[in-house]
Amino acid sequence: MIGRGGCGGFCPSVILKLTLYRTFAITFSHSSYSSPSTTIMVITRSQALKHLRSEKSDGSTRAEVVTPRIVDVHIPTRISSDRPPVRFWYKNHRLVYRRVEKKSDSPWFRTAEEVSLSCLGRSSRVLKDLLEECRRNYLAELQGKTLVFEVKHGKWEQSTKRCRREMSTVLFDAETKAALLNDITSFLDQETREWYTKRGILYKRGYLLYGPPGTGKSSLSLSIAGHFDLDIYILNLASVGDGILASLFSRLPQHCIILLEDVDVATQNRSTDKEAAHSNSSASLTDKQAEGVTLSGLLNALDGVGSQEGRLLIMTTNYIERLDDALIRPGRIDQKIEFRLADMGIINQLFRIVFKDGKDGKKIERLGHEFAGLVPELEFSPAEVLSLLLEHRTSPESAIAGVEAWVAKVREEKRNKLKREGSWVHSE
Ligand SMILES: Nc1ncnc2c1ncn2[C@@H]1O[C@H](COP(=O)(O)OP(=O)(O)OP(=O)(O)O)[C@@H](O)[C@H]1O
Repeated sequence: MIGRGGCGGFCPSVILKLTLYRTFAITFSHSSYSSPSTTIMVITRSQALKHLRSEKSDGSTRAEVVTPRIVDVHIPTRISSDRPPVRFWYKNHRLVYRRVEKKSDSPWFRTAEEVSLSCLGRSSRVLKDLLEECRRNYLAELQGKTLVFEVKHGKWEQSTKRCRREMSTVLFDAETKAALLNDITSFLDQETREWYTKRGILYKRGYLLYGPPGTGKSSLSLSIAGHFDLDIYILNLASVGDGILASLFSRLPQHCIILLEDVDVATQNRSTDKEAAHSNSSASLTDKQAEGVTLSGLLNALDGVGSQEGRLLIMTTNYIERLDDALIRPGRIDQKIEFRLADMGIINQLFRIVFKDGKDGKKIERLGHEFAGLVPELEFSPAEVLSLLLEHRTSPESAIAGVEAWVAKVREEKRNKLKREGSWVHSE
């Protein structure tokens, strides 16, 4: 919103107001008062800024840019004070930045902040230029990055900005991968959205990735986020209770990936579910919270009114057999993808990924075949094979020489683990 203020017509000022919610902030920081090149750091997750980033730097537009983001934008400028109202120079204009707390009309946030940028003069050009520069820097910062959100203190918080992981580096059946990418591409198409809306069908899609630990389920999820330029919200169900889960789902933006890890936890809590239904005591609620979500809590969150349309749900589990049918029925889960232990092809490809920078491509190819012939197929996860390769990352020959001892060592470790678990079960 751009308004006019001023002092009796002699010194008109232009004010640009953005209403940001309390968790969002625009802060200004600089390393020292005397520094000629200080920085403004704009940190915002506000949808109020969405118009600023409706266009990508390559000129194309994002279908619906409503994803809250945290942005760190650095603009060289001179700041004359670091206490609000902050006065600073930008393009030979003296701008003023103010932050006022206001009561919010939003049901989700109790307090809002009104942030204003103002300057003396009749034109708002300089203010728009500043925001445009923020937008450009913001988009440049996000180039090639995936924003990852996790839960902290019961709220979504951006945890990292990860470099995009190339889809080609996640190894699994090529046909399945191509079909999955096509499916997601088609789902995200604007026409598909309209198709769903016209027919009154909820516009969302769910995928279940299942298989042993270390086979690439999380890697694929992050890679999908990068490939489709979506933010990813990662939730481990063991760490939250039903109440928080519902609220977290209601706060998801419209276009994002929600990754629910280890969903079998919810099915394990089924008995807790029934017990809780018979008890209203606050003590039982506290227990429930500590034990993670219940199945009905999860189903409610997935289907609830607060559950955003347009979101892509990915669930992962190591134990598909433990999942309740209701959780993975069509409509909740549209595709199930199995991840397996490493076969010869994957072992070979991992070898080439690790050593591909070497000069002699033909030699690496030959050694890759040799290595894949030595590692037993479908016994170790890609993560395990990768750990062996990384131990020898400077020498492909030493990786090959180390295979036999490594196989024996890992087998021994697994046997011991099984024995420990067996004795634990007996002593129960
Ligand atoms: N199929 C794969 N292709 C490429 N790398 C893989 C693959 N599987 C595992 N890795 C590597 O192993 C590590 C662990 O993989 P990841 O976390 O994706 O496995 P996961 O199946 O999600 O495991 P968990 O079930 O324990 O969560 C990552 O560093 C990843 O690069």
